[in-house]
Amino acid sequence: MKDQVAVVAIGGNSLIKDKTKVSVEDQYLAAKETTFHIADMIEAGWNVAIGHGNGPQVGFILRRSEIAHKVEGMHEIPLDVCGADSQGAIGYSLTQTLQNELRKRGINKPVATVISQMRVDANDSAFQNPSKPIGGFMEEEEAKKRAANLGWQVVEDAGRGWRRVVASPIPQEVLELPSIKELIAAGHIVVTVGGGGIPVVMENNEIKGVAAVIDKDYASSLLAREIKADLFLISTAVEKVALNFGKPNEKQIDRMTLSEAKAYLAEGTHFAKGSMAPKMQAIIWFLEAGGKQALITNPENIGRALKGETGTWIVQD
Ligand SMILES: Nc1ncnc2c1ncn2[C@@H]1O[C@H](COP(=O)(O)OP(=O)(O)O)[C@@H](O)[C@H]1O
Ligand SMILES: NC(=O)OP(=O)(O)O
Repeated sequence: MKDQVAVVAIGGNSLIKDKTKVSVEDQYLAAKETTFHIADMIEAGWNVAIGHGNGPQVGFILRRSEIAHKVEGMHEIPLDVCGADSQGAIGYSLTQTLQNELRKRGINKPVATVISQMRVDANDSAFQNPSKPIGGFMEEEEAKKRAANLGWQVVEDAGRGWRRVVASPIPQEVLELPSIKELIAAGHIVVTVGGGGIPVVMENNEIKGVAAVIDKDYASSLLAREIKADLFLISTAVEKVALNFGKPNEKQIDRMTLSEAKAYLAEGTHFAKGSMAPKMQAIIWFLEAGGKQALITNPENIGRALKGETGTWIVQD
């Protein structure tokens, strides 16, 4: 099974284990646990490009900048630069933990993070309708207070609490794609399109950062389409996707076809908006562009799922 390439998308929330007491050490341990399972894939012969989220992390960076500005008058950090910071820090921990794990196993594969910009459409309606949750979770009362006092836009995030939201335009083009392709073709493990890529627009033929956070599943799907990946794997907190999620008649699914996935998504009741729905949409785009297969499962079940023992597989009709 040589030369098969998988794009693996890792959720930003899954890189924070303890949601009540966030620390750098905790995030490092979460990265270590995730890359341990990615090392299993590499050991089994997969070439891997890793995309990751940054929702919580980019929100923390932005908030630190706002507080430092308020308390000490320090310069504020624009959201695109916060995104770049998060790519660097998360890329650092994913790269280092994977390098350590591969070394331990005697696997000689280079790993590198490619800081990447994602072109978006300056006229994307998402700029008028912020929808991407960032930072930590709040009680409703606190969220509404911050909305009133600080001008935040806030939403209830998939039953998990309230969060601040920012614009999340659709990714159009990975600007560093030629370099990423070269590295993958040369057998490097690449961490890229972190946090969905740093959002940029073209203005008078110049690249310019914009205030947004791109959905990493959409961005990883675009990368998977561009490099014609053999597998698009979304690693998240659930072993399998369910129909009627959270309802008494919930049913976990082992396998669905592209047509079934589209029909279930269109029904609007199975996959929660802002969590599973964008993942299914990202997979639908991948399969519609000719991708063979996609898989959703949690990090600890990646190995078993690749053997066909668990996870939810989404395949061509
Ligand atoms: N139909 C569904 N089947 C399984 N999980 C679902 C479904 N709908 C919503 N979810 C929720 O979506 C979550 C994954 O979304 P999210 O936490 O946003 O992902 P990540 O941060 O890993 O990208 C799961 O942990 C689960 O709580
Ligand atoms: N950028 C992004 O999609 O982050 P999350 O995975 O944390 O939502």
